[in-house]
Amino acid sequence: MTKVGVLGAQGRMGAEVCRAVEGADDMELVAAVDQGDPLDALTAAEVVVDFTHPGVVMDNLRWCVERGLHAVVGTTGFDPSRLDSVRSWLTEESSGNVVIAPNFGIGAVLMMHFAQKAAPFFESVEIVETHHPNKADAPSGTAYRTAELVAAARAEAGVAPSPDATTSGVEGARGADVDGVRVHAVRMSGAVAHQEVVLGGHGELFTIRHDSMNRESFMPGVLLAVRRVPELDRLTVGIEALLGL
Ligand SMILES: NC(=O)C1=CN([C@@H]2O[C@H](COP(=O)(O)OP(=O)(O)OC[C@H]3O[C@@H](n4cnc5c(N)ncnc54)[C@H](O)[C@@H]3O)[C@@H](O)[C@H]2O)C=CC1
Ligand SMILES: O=C(O)C1=N[C@H](C(=O)O)C[C@H](O)C1
Repeated sequence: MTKVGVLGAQGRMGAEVCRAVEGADDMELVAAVDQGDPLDALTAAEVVVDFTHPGVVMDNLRWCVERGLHAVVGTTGFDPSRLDSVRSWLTEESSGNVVIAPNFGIGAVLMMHFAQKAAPFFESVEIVETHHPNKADAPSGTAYRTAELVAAARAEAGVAPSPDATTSGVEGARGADVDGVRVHAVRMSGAVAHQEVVLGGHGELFTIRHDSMNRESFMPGVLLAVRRVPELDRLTVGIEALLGL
């Protein structure tokens, strides 16, 4: 039985993780911690799952690493400099391993993978993500990571930047620029988590779309990461490797 602790246990995702862990035959929920609770209860765990807030996740993660606990992190906000900081903490033999994934949905991971594969074949690529209006960060971690992967694939293939003749307009109309890829964030009542990667070439548009209809959809990926994190090597970003991609 893997002993699991959950940080952010009263949140939308954290509560779902608690239910999923309690329903798994090979796991035991030993700590459910939320804002204001002492973290000490987590020392009973082998693996800590964090779904909290981009503003607090670094402190949480450092606390776990310093105690040799493995961590599975779904909280967003991990740019390259944050990932470098985490790598620098994981140098001690006594450190636990860490999985940080902007999205644990199997379909979402495949969407990112297919977007990365398709990106060099089209002149233009932009990303449109739609989320519930309670989301704190924009663009979403998934959109940010998709843009990074797409940009890296295009750079490696020597593809020119997406054409864009815009010289005037209202600020924000063209979205955010993530590594040269335009990302548009929609916040919409009724939405959960949705993303389209739109690619355009000569006389054709290719759209890769993923929809998360509920938060249960993320649980197979979270449980997979909890099972595998002890055997991984320090920091793993995304669950692509765990799925054999
Ligand atoms: N990787 C993935 O597959 C997914 C990632 N997310 C991300 O997970 C994060 C949380 O999302 P939601 O559950 O929707 O948010 P939420 O706001 O419903 O839940 C966050 C919880 O964390 C708690 N919290 C805040 N600071 C804390 C602290 N210092 N210690 C312990 N608990 C603390 C809050 O009280 C709240 O209960 C966001 O960054 C979101 O983007 C969300 C869905 C899927
Ligand atoms: O906040 C959410 O809800 C989600 N957050 C993650 C993100 O920012 O990509 C994953 C999913 O999109 C749901």
